[in-house]
Amino acid sequence: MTPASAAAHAAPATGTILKLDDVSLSFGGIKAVQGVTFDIRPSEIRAIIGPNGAGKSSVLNIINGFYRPQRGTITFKGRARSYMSPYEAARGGVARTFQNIALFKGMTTLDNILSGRLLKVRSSVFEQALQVGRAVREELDQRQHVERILDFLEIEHIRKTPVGQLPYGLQKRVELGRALAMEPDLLLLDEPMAGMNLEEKEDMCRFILDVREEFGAAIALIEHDIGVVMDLSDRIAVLEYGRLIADGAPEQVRNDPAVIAAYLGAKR
Ligand SMILES: Nc1ncnc2c1ncn2[C@@H]1O[C@H](COP(=O)(O)OP(=O)(O)OP(=O)(O)O)[C@@H](O)[C@H]1O
Repeated sequence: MTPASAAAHAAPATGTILKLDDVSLSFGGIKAVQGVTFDIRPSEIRAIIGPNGAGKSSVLNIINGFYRPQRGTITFKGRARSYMSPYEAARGGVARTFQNIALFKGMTTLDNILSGRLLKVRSSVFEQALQVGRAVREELDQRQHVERILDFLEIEHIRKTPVGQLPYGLQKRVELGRALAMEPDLLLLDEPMAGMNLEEKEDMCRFILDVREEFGAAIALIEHDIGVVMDLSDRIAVLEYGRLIADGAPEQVRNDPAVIAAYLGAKR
């Protein structure tokens, strides 16, 4: 992130970049999220865990504006609202990857990552078509950002490869690259390691830690691999049937009787 854009995205000095207060979301009779209150601090790695159907993806979908909760408050960078639209979230610096990879499979790695920069384009279509002034500077700027991401994620060698031809682990990495192209302050990762082998998981762990170091983004991630979650996270929120049943540092959550019961229950 450039110093200028970092300043534009700067989180308030309140100690939280995002807070959900008593947020609830239902689909007909299904209570997906029930009175959840939790926060995310700047540059923190925050895991959200829980058994299948616990409401984890719904919480991410509320944060990036895909779902509109029926109750509660979302405070992002100091501004409280009952709903954050996808546009507001993206403009404000929330980026997201998905459980099932959502890339343009026929497009190259480079073009997929460039697509993450669309919101950053200021020049008009005419300026771009004529390749004048602002459009030329912008194009250079976009390319520089993308080059930095390709280098950071060690995927320069596949820049020209259509992503549909890449192995799964690399597709996940390209998806992370596209999210990083948005210069996020808050990065939402929905099962970033699902379906990966051990080596790919280790790589992804390293990249997640490096994203925080190099880009300064807060990261909220959903992950089923508890070992990975314990190693990576600063704090862990645990959901069960849409409710927050525990929240705290890994060692605190690991020994929480409600969490142990939820997981044993899930395995029964
Ligand atoms: N768009 C939707 N329409 C109807 N029900 C939904 C919708 N999205 C989620 N749900 C329901 O809300 C509940 C919570 O789902 P959610 O996907 O948030 O859980 P999850 O913890 O992410 O689960 P998983 O680990 O299996 O991905 C589930 O009962 C799910 O079926």
